[in-house]
Amino acid sequence: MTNKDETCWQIQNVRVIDPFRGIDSVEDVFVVNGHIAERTEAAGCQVINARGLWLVPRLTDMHVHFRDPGLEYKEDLFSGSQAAAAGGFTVVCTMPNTRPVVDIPSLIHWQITRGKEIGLVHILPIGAISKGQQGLELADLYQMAEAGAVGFSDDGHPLVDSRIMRAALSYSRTLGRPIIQHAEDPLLAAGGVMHEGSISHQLGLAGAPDEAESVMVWRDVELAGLTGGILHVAHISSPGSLEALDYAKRRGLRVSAEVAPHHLFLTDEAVREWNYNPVTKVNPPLRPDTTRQLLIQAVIKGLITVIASDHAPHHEDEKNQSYKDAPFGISGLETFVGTIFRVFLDAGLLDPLHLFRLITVGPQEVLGLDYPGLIPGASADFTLIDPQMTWTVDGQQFYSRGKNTPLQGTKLKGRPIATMLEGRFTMRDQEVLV
Ligand SMILES: NC(=O)N[C@@H](CC(=O)O)C(=O)O
Ligand SMILES: [Zn+2]
Ligand SMILES: [Zn+2]
Repeated sequence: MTNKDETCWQIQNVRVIDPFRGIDSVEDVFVVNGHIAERTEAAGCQVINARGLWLVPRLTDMHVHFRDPGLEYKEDLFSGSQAAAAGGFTVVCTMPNTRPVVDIPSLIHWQITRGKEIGLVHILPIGAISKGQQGLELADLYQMAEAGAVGFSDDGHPLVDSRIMRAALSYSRTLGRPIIQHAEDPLLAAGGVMHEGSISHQLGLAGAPDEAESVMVWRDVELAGLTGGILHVAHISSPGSLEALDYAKRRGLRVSAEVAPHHLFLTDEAVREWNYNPVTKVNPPLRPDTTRQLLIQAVIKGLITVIASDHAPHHEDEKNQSYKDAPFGISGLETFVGTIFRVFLDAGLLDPLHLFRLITVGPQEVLGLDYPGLIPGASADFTLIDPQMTWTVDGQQFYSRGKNTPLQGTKLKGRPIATMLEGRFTMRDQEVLV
């Protein structure tokens, strides 16, 4: 290697936490020409002393909304990629509820190509299950898979029609890619803007019950049994859904679920505390503390194997409407790591290796990806994290166009301080490098 060449790095004395290989130890990591290298290959590298820092490969967020094409005023592939790099992620999966909906191979292809052109994060698109996400007719899943779709979802909406859901799950089995369901019975949830319970009653806001989610999860589990298909439950948030998931696992079905950081960290109390500010309005809604505890336990037990942000940026003018009229969603990429550290590490509920499984190996298994971990030849995709850094959330500082965060002003400990993608830093010292 040449000396000053930026294509060679030695990251010294870093705590390598590699869930892909189950390793947690202090080592030096070498990067040559975009790949992890053996020590011996690396002469004359740029050296980074990373004592006290953690290095984790391939942080993956399998549920983000980048709003591109069509709703770029909320977020586009560029600003979303910046938010991902700032948040420490090297892989994101984009949801297809754009305008137009991503339901044809050319749009999958376009998102991948544009993502590579930006070069800040691997963008793996999710295609729609139904044409236009209308729930009436199956989209061409096969062609979208050929174009690179890693899964299928009508997220933003539930797929209500049981016959179409059955067909989609049958396809998923053959294609080897999951059907990701936003589980919500639209009639039961109709009009609900927060969790139905004592707080919604006190505040006089229309609530949606837990069961609006769980009745559909139970149905989908039955359909996964019928078809042998691959079902992944998006943003799981209710006790009944956890029961259904547990039942599915005991039956040996190919069913998995993800939980969002906000459902692990916040409760419906936040709706009261924020005094009707729609910054807490999200779908599914923030739940009571008893449910939050159940979700945390489900993660610890290994029932839930993925944490995903459901990063849902919205424009300030939209979020500034009344609680009833504002759109659902939280901008979550840039607070993700700090939030799950608060929930699991500060409380001593999980060790780091286990926690990082949920944003590396967990999503990789659901999506059928094959990153091998930090072995020589693997793409140098990793994140350096300062586990001691304390910081205060300020949405106005986000790279995301969506400044909508109910964590505004919250103190977090632990922060990604550098992100490397294919051997190039995409973020260093909180600054995204384009
Ligand atoms: N989660 C949300 O509250 N909003 C998402 C839609 C979704 O994930 O269902 C969005 O697209 O804004
Ligand atoms: Zn959803
Ligand atoms: Zn979503």
